[in-house]
Amino acid sequence: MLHSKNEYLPLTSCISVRNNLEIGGCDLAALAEQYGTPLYIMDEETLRANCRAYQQAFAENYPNAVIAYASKALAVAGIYRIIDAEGLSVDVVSGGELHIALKSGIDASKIIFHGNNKSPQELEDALRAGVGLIVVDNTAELQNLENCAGRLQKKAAILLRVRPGIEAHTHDFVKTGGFDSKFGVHIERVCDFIEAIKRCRSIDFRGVHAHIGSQILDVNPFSFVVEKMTELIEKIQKHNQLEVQILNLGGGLGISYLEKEIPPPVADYAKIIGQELKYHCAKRRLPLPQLIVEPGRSIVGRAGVTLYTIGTVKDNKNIRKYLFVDGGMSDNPRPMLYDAKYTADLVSKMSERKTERMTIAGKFCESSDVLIKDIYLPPAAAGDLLAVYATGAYNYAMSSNYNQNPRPAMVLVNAGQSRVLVRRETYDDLLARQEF
Ligand SMILES: Cc1ncc(COP(=O)(O)O)c(C=O)c1O
Ligand SMILES: N[C@@H](CCCC[NH3+])C(=O)O
Repeated sequence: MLHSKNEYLPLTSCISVRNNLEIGGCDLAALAEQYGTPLYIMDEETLRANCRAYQQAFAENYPNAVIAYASKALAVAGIYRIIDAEGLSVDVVSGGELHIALKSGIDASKIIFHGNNKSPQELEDALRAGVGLIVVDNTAELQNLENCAGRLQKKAAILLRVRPGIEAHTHDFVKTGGFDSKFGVHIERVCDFIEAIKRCRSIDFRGVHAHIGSQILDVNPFSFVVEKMTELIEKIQKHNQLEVQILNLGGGLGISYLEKEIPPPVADYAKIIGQELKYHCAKRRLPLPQLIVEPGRSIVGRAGVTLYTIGTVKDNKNIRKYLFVDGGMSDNPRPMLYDAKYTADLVSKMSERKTERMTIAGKFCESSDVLIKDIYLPPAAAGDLLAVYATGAYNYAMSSNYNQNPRPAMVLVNAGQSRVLVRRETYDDLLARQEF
C-alpha cells in the first residue's frame, strides 16, 4: 500500500489503473517500456511545490530573503529552467555548473559562485559573465580575483566564506562548518581577512557566508549559526567599519529517505532563522541584512525516483537474498560514500505484503555495490521493476561511467506527460572523447 504521508514519496505518487506505482500521472511500468531502465524520474509538481514552500516560508518569516538553488544537487538544464520560472536564484560551484546555468537562460546576476579552489579561468568566466556574487574562500583566491577583476576593469561583488565552528549532526563527510573543515576562513580570522579585502581595489565586500553541513534534520544548528554570524557581523562593523549587507546561511535542510526519518518542515526552518536573525540583530542594534539561503537536496531530492529492472534473484542460502538491479553505484554512489539509506518498492506489487528480506545490489564489480541492505519487499522475480525513492539530489549529479556503463536517461513527469531531460548515454558516448 502507498501511504501518501510518507515524505520520501513524490507528492503525486499513487497507484495507477494498471495497479502499478504512478508518479506525475505516469505509470512507471509504461515509463520503463518507453524509455528503458535504469531511469531517473523527476516529478515536476514536487519540485515546484518545494520551490514554493521556500518562497512562501521566507516571505512570511523574513521577506528580505533570496532562495538560491544549490545546483550541485542536480545541474540539469530542464531543472534550472523550472527553478528559474519559480523565481529562485542559483548557486554554482564550478565553471561547468556556471556554463550549464547560463546556457539554461539563468540571468548571471542571479548566480552565486562558490568553490574552495576556483581556478583563475573559472574566476575570469564568472566575472565576464557578470555573476551576482562570488563567495571567496581563501587568501590566494582573493588575490587571484583582485588581479583578474583589475585586468578586466570590473568590480567583483563578494561574500566571504566563514568557518563558524559549528558541526551539525550529519555524516562526517557532509559536515562543512567545523574548524577542521577545508572550507572558508576561521571565524576568529575574519576581521584580519576583511582588512586585506579593504586593500583590494577591484573587490566590493557585500557580506558573509556560512554553510554548516547537509542532510540536517534538526533546526537548532541553524539557530546557533545565526547567533554566531550576527556576533561576527557586529564585530566586522565595529572592527572593520564595514557594513555587512548580506548574510548567506548556505543550505543543509534534510529530507526523508526512510519512513522513520522526518525532516523539519521548511516553514519551521524559515521561522527559526527569521526569528533568531531579527532577535540577534535587534539585540546588537544591527540593521537587518539581506538573507540568502541555498537549499539543494530539499528542493530536488524528494522529486526524484530511480527505476531499475531486476535481473537476477540470488539466494545465498541462510545468509542473504540478493536482488540484482541493472544500475547501482554508478547512478547512486551515496550508499557507498556516506552509508546513505534508501527505501524502495516493487512497482507492480504495491499492494502485496512485504514478507521477504532482501538486499538490493547493483551490477558493478565491487562488493560494496549495495544500494539497500535488508529491505522487506514482496517476493520478487526477474523482470520486476524496482523504484528507489528520494534520488533527485546528488545521484545523477554524482554519477559515473564506472565499468563503462552508460548513464541512465532522466525524464520529467507531470500530469500524465513525460519528457526527456537528459538522454540515455550510448556506448559511443563512452568512446566519444577517446583517441585511438
Ligand atoms: C555552500 C553550499 N551551499 C549549499 C549547499 C547545499 O546543501 P544542501 O543540498 O544540503 O541543501 C551546499 C552543500 O552542502 C554547500 O556547500
Ligand atoms: N554529496 C553529499 C552532499 C554534499 C553537499 C555539498 N556540500 C550528499 O550526497 O549527501
